[in-house]
Amino acid sequence: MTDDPVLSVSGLERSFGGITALDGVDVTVGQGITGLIGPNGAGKTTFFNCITGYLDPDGGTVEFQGTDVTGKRTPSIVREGLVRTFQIPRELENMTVRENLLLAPSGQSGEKLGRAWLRGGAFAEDERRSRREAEEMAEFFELDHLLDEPAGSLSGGQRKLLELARVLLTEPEMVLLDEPLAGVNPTLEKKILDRIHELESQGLTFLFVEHDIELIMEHCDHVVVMHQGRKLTEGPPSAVRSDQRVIDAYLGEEL
Ligand SMILES: Nc1ncnc2c1ncn2[C@@H]1O[C@H](COP(=O)(O)OP(=O)(O)OP(=O)(O)O)[C@@H](O)[C@H]1O
Repeated sequence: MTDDPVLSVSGLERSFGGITALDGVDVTVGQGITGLIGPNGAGKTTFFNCITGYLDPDGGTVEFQGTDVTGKRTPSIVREGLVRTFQIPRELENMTVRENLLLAPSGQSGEKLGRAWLRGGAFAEDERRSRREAEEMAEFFELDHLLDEPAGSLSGGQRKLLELARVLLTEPEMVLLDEPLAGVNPTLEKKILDRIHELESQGLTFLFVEHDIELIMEHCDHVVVMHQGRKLTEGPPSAVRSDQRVIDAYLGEEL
C-alpha cells in the first residue's frame, strides 16, 4: 500500500429510526486490497451505501482521492472513479448480457444520451467502441457465449462475473466488492480473484466485504473490522485474526 489514502472516511454516521447503523466510523483505505469484515449487522453494507451515494450519511465526511464526495449522488461518485458492484436489478434480468454490459451502471445512460445528442456523429464511433469493449470484457470473464442470453438466465456465479464486468467497464480507480464470491463455484472464484490481483497490480484499489474469513485472510493486504457500527480494529490479516476483541465480537463464530 502507498502512504497516500485513496479513500478517507471520517466520523461517518447513519441511523435508521432508532437503530444506529454507523456510529462515527473512521476508515482510511490505501492502494491495494483491503478487507472489511464484521459480524452480521456490523454496518458494512450501510457503510458501502453511504460512501457510494446510495444513502445519505447523517454525519461525517467521505473523501475520495482528495475530493470531498460526501452526500454526492452515485453517478457523480462513479465519475470520480469510485464504484461498487451491485446485484443486477430485476428489471435488467430480461435484457441480454450484452445490453447489461452496454448500460453504464447507476443511471448514467441519461447523461450518455445527452452527450450523444450534442456530439452527433461521434456517437456511432463511441457506440462501436463501447460494443467492442463490452465484448472483450465478456470474453475475459468467459461470458461471451452468453452475450445474447437474458441476464436472468445466468447462474449465480456468472451473475457475479457480469456484475464485476459491468463496474470494470466504468474504468474505476476503486471498486467496492460486496461479497463478490457468494454462490460462485471454485473455478470462477479463482478467476475472479486472479483478475482482482491483476487489476490491483495495475494500480486499482479494492475494498472487499466477504463473510468467508479465509478468503479475506489470504487475499487482502490489510483488514478493517467493524462491530456495532464502529471500527473495532484494523491491521494485517494475521494480527486481526488473533486479536481478542475480534474473536469476542464474533462470539465463537469460526474465524
Ligand atoms: N434500510 C434499513 N432500515 C432499517 N434498518 C436497517 C436498514 N439497513 C440496515 N439496517 C440496520 O442497520 C444495522 C447495520 O446493517 P448492515 O446491513 O449495514 O450490516 P452488515 O454488516 O452489512 O450486516 P450483514 O453482514 O448481515 O449483511 C443492522 O442493525 C440493520 O438491521
